[in-house]
Amino acid sequence: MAFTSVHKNGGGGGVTITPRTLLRVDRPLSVNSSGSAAASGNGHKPVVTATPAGSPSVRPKSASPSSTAYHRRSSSGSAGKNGFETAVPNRVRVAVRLRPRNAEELVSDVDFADCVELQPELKRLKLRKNNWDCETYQFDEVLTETSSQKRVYEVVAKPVVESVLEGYNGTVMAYGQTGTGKTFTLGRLGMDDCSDRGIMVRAMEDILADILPGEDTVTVSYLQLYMESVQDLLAPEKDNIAITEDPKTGDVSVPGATQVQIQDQSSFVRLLDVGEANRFAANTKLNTESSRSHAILLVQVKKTVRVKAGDRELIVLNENGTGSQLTKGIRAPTIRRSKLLIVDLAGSERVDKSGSEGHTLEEAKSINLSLTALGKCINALAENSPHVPIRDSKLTRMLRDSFGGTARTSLVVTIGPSPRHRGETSSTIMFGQRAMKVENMVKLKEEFDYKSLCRRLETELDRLVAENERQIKAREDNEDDSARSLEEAQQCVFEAESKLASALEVQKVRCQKAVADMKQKLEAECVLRKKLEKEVKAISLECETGKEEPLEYSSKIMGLRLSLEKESQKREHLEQELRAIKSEASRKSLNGNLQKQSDELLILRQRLDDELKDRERLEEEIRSLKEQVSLLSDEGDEHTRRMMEKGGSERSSIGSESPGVSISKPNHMRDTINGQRATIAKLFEQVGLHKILSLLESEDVDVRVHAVKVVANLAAEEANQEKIVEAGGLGSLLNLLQSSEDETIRRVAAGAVANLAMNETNQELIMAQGGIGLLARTADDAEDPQTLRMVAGAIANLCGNDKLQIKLREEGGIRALLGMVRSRHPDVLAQVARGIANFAKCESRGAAQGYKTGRSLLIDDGALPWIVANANNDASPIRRHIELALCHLAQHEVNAKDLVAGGALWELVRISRECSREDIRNLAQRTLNASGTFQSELRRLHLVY
Ligand SMILES: Nc1ncnc2c1ncn2[C@@H]1O[C@H](COP(=O)(O)OP(=O)(O)OP(=O)(O)O)[C@@H](O)[C@H]1O
Repeated sequence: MAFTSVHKNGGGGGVTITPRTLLRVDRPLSVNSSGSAAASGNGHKPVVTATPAGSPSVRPKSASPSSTAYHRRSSSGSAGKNGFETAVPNRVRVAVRLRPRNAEELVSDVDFADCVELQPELKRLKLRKNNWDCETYQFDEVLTETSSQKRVYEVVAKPVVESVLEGYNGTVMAYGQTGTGKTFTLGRLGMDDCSDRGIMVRAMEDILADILPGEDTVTVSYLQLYMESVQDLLAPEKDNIAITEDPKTGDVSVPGATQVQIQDQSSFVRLLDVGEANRFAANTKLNTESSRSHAILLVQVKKTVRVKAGDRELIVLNENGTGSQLTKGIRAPTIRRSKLLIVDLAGSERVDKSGSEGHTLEEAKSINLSLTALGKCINALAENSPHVPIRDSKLTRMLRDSFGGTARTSLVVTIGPSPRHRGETSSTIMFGQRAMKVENMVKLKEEFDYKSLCRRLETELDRLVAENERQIKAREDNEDDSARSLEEAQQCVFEAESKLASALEVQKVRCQKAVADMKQKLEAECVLRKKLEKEVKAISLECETGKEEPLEYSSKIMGLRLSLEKESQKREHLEQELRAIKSEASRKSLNGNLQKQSDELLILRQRLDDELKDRERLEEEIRSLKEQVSLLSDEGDEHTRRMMEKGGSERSSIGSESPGVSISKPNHMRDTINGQRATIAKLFEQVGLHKILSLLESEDVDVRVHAVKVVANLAAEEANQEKIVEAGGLGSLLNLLQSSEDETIRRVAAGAVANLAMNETNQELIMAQGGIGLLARTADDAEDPQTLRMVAGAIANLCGNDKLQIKLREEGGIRALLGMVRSRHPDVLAQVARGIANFAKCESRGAAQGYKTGRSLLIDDGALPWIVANANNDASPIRRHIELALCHLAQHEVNAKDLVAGGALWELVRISRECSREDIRNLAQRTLNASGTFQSELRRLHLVY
């Protein structure tokens, strides 16, 4: 009978599988023959260490373990829970499971007892050799024919599954004669009856229940080893897949196998169904669906270790053992990559019993060879043989980690009850017995999750960068806010300061106004007081002239004077207080003194009211006095006015050639003036010159006007002139010329200076004090003919001084004099003509005495044309002065040519013939006769003189 290999479940399922290749790196320990673990891996891979404070870290493996006393050791089993890394011995656990009699056995072996007797409580198995002899074997678990699938799972596989979930590799393997229930134990899907579910399905249930979806992963590969070829049960087209071993770690992997990530139990069951369908099976005498391949379910679990509060904190160490600044404080992620192998071995069989032949025979031989190889390895491991023939078959290579490796391994050996197969059963039992002697060095498959750490660090870095950017932005926003707030605050301060400044300014203006008002009132009071004083003085003067009743007024005036002095004292006191207020206001801040100043102002106002009342009283008295002396006062004023308008000098005359204002007065006026002068002379004596002169500097312009008039009248008297000059009157008059804005004052002052200038000594003083310059400036500025008349009169007087000729001319006296002819007023022109005549007379005198040699300065300054033009002026005062001047100029031969050229010769001839004054007419005749130039010219003109 030929055996044909068929797919065990009759073809592929309908599950679509997406192949996914996952890269896996871990660090297994190789197991030497003595069962001690040796560290594997290169010297650069990090290992997990722990700090004394309980913070595990990863250090380079090249560093000496002794370099730190805290080298973390991998935990395994109970040792793993103690936190030690060192692999610890863990014997292969072996359970024996007895399959119940099948239908055939029930029939054929009905008269025979089972070849085995199980003592599950004692975990013993008795193998009957015959009816009287048996051998007893101890197992880790003895599972009777009635043991449920659940029970089998819990005692065989569950501890291994739990170990896998803790990070250890695990292997659950079934070994036994064909048809004894290996596939039943491992691969039963239990689709119809859940209680039938085998170890594969139950293991996955527990794994899926334990992992954290989305974080942990479970992937499955399903392979079969058939005829020394690794095939992918999930992708049957993948054949002869290579088995690779990490040369450093010895870890076995099948990178070409399909890996499917399991999300749920049902998909896994469908996956198993697909794989099972792809498994080679054959119908043998012993098993209608005998597996002809070793099926290997590879479940890879990747779990992230969830660090609980208080657990050690991992820090990544650099090559030099120092922690990275970036990673300090970050809990290093640890992942555990473990794998679970569930191996459903093909059944061992005796070819003769199984009836295998042909290809099936070849399959059987291959199966037996691989199982034999496995047995040899287990024997070697069990006997601590120095050589373990792992490479004798692919099965042993695949199971390298399961026996003598780092995995926790649980083996279930399945046996049948039939005495006909005692030999195979015994062989199976012995296989299990030897396997129980194999010690693995289980090792925690925990590793540092670089990728995860990198991701976490990147995430942390991103978070820190984002946080940094957020903080920078927040800081910038804060700075903007701060700047805005500062700006707003500054604006508020500025507005507040502006308001305060405005308020202070308002208060200040009010205060200043109040002070100004007060000052104005005080000044007004002062003016009134001075007027009163002046009137009192006038009254006093009038009274003392004897024109009215002196005694009656004297007493009143005395009273008034006393009152005035009293008022003066009050005013002085008020002014002092006002100054004090101003000083106080400027010294202290205005704000703090407003109230005080207001109070002081109230007091001042009160005093001012008192002053006003006193003033009203005084005014009432003065009005009364005025009524009584009005006639006298009016007359006195009129006299003064007339006197000033007439120049104040009556005694000057052209004929006398004396310097003075040449205005003649009628006799009756002369008498009146003389009377006034007498009166003024008395006032002069009684009041005192100094007091009168002091009034020239009075702040009251009216007082100054009256005072300068009085001084001018006094100066008209030769007897007073010296006293006036000695008392500083000349200086005061010149000051008025210089500084006074009032035309009247300047006019009268010029008249006074003119009167003083009648005296030769005074003339020199006037020149010495810059008087000619002041007079010239006054002449330039003035338009009033009377002012010009006074100024011209003063200069004319100065022109009569022989010693002052040069200086007067140099300081612009002649030009000023000639400039005033613009007025065309006869009074002015008369004074100009008088000045020219005086000047010419002095020059003539100088020429006669020999100290004047040059041409006339009058001619030099351009006076000749005007002289010639006005020599025959209709106004006799002008005409006479000019005629006289021409005569004096003509007396000096050096002027003759200019006179001739200027047309003066004809005027001289006319004067010599027509002048009404005989003395002038004679002078002209003498001059014409004496001058050769004139004579020559007359001859040239055929004029006989
Ligand atoms: N414990 C058991 N209870 C009931 N039936 C069982 C038990 N064990 C095995 N059987 C049955 O025995 C038969 C053979 O079992 P199974 O195929 O699992 O044997 P096997 O060891 O896998 O054989 P092979 O090595 O040839 O594949 C099956 O029909 C199975 O249902």
